[in-house]
Amino acid sequence: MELTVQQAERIEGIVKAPPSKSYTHRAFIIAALAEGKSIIRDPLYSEDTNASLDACRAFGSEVQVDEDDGHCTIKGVGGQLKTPENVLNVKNSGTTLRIMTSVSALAPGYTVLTGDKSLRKRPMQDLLDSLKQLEVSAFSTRNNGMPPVIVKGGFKGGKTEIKGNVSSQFISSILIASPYAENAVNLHVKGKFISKPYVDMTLDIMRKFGVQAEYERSESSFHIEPQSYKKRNYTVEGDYSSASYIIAAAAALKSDVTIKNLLHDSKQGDKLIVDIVQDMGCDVKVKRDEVKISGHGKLKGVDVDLQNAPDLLPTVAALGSISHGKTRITGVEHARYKETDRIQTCASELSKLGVNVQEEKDGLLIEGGVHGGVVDSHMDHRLVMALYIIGLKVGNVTIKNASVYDVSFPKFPEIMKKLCRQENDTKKGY
Ligand SMILES: O=C(O)C1=C[C@@H](OP(=O)(O)O)[C@@H](O)[C@H](O)C1
Ligand SMILES: C=C(OP(=O)(O)O)C(=O)O
Repeated sequence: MELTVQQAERIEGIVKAPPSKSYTHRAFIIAALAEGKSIIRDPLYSEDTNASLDACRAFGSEVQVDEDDGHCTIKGVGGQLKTPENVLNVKNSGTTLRIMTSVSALAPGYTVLTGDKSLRKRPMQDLLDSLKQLEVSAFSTRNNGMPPVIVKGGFKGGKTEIKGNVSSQFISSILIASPYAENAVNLHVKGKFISKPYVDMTLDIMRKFGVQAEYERSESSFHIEPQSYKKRNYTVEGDYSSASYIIAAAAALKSDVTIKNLLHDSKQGDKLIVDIVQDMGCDVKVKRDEVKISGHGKLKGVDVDLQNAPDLLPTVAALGSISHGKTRITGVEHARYKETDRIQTCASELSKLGVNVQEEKDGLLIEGGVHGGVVDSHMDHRLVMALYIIGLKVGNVTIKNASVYDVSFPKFPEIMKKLCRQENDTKKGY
């Protein structure tokens, strides 16, 4: 699918942020491990989170989606997982792949995990090595540390270490499966620890499902005793990463937009987007569970470290392109290991729109100034949504391979169309 985005004059209205992708994955998987029936309210149904739900079914959980309000009832297996009958194809979802790799060690027999072309390039070796120290036998079939991955059932536990500079999902993965290891698990994260808020989210939801996990923050060490998750009624909060596109559009244009369902005290690192657009000169008011943006359409470049919020890279790169002056994004080398090498794909697509952009090892240097043109998402959902924002600002941006927003934010075009006001309001959004 190809999408041409036209200029919008204003953006205004009240919307509810879509549910958090990260919390939805975790809620589905932890409820599937718990004993008894959990109810997950307001979960995200998207390509990625559906991959987690399918994997939960494959391990023997019973899943029912309510047709009226969409809540999900999951009858968990109480730590007694079934061996999947087939290879688990988790499509484009890195979170599912990583978390389910450790979970697979709780099922007897062998589990094979794979995914689409992009997923088969996502690094796994550090996780496989760390699991080995816990006497889990897991390896890449291609011997390059990438999927397909084979995991043999059996999770002894003990002491393990892992590097913290590639993906926090490795750490979340070990933590989530650890309560069902035969012995206690001690996990130490070595060196730079990126994307830390995602691990805080993991601990947060593990504790809400009744598990005790110790975290010695200053030492980057975790300790989990054998125990089990309890069934729960759990409501998924709104997603700051998805909301970042609405916030960015509102900051880029004249606007009056209220986004509900965004918690002020959220553990999500991507709530940094609020500070970023404020630094760029946009007026934002934050309440307990909503964010209100009053944009005047003029932004200035900023310096920003995205170590803890890598998924904001495309959004901030788009904002930098439509701002006056320079934007420098640092700390985010790990964005190279996502659906695409996002440092490289952002640089290549922005330069097609006339942006003066320089690729750095751990980020981007952007000089504001952009025009319309034809770009490609490289099948990366976050690139589609970020490039769309530029289209709303400058008009005539055609995005190839645009349908992949379904991976994280299926209602993205619908919500943007609802909010955007064109000059004569005949064409909305695109
Ligand atoms: O645990 C999670 O839910 C996620 C962790 C982050 O990955 P890294 O830890 O690999 O940076 C993030 O980019 C991804 O979209 C979701
Ligand atoms: C990197 C992402 O997700 P995942 O790692 O789950 O594929 C993302 O949503 O931007």
